[in-house]
Amino acid sequence: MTDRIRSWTDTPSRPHFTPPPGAVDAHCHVFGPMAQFPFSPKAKYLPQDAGPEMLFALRRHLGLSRNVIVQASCHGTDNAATLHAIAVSQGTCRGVAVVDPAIDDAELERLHDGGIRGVRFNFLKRLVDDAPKDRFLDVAHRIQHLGWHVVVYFEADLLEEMRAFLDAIPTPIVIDHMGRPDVTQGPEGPDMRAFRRLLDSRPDIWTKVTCPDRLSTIPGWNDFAKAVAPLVADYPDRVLWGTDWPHPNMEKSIPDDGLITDMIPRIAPSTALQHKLLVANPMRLYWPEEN
Ligand SMILES: O=C(O)c1cc(C(=O)O)oc(=O)c1
Repeated sequence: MTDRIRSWTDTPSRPHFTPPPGAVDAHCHVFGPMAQFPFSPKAKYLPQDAGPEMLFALRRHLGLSRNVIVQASCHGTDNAATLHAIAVSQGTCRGVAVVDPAIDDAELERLHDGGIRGVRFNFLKRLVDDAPKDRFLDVAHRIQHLGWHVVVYFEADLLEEMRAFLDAIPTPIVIDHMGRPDVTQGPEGPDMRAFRRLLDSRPDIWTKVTCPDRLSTIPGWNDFAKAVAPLVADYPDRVLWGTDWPHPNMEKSIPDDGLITDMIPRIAPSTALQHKLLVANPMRLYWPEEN
């Protein structure tokens, strides 16, 4: 690997939208700092440092209160950077880990004590070398007693193939970025219809209505807003929102976090929906003891 890449801006615009008190950014990452937390030898990208202080500065700028830090693929199965960010957050962060399926129960307990509340299974070939479904299922059974959930990242063309695996997961499931539908097809397009069938198949599948910058094909992201708003309206208790900062792999088209935050009222137009999306739902999943 050559130069370390930068996929975020230091000067995001200030959003017009004011998030409600206690709003959670339920999908973001930290990168390094590398000197303290080296990247995985298997990492598919080598980013510049984007540690917790930068994340907290962005959070203040956007008017958000808490973060759920999702272990980024560049850190492999060593969750030290994520745990560090949670540890210095004074209770304002929780996390989702990526684990080696051979992990033992004592290590899972240690992750729980460090603020981890879920494991992520990543099926994107450009991000990971392998995704062993049988071993992932074993992990899913072993985290059940901790009250954790499973976060799954896959692309729309894999959805049908994923169904048997998802059906067998015994914990709640959160789908990253809606399984990356083609939003240009619109809210009634085949990708969104297939995704709704998945959500309808069991009541404990949640999704992150995230990443207009990744999924939209047009400036202004109208296709994303149009395709996603009906999903938020129809599944208001099972949706989560996040910035996706520091936007892994988006170095060629760095998104503005202010504009990402301004997508919220476009997909969740009422204050009631905004409160569910930003406060009630993520709190139920990540800080259940406060409910
Ligand atoms: O689409 C991506 O490139 C991407 C990568 C990662 C990661 O590297 O963990 O996480 C995401 O949520 C999205």
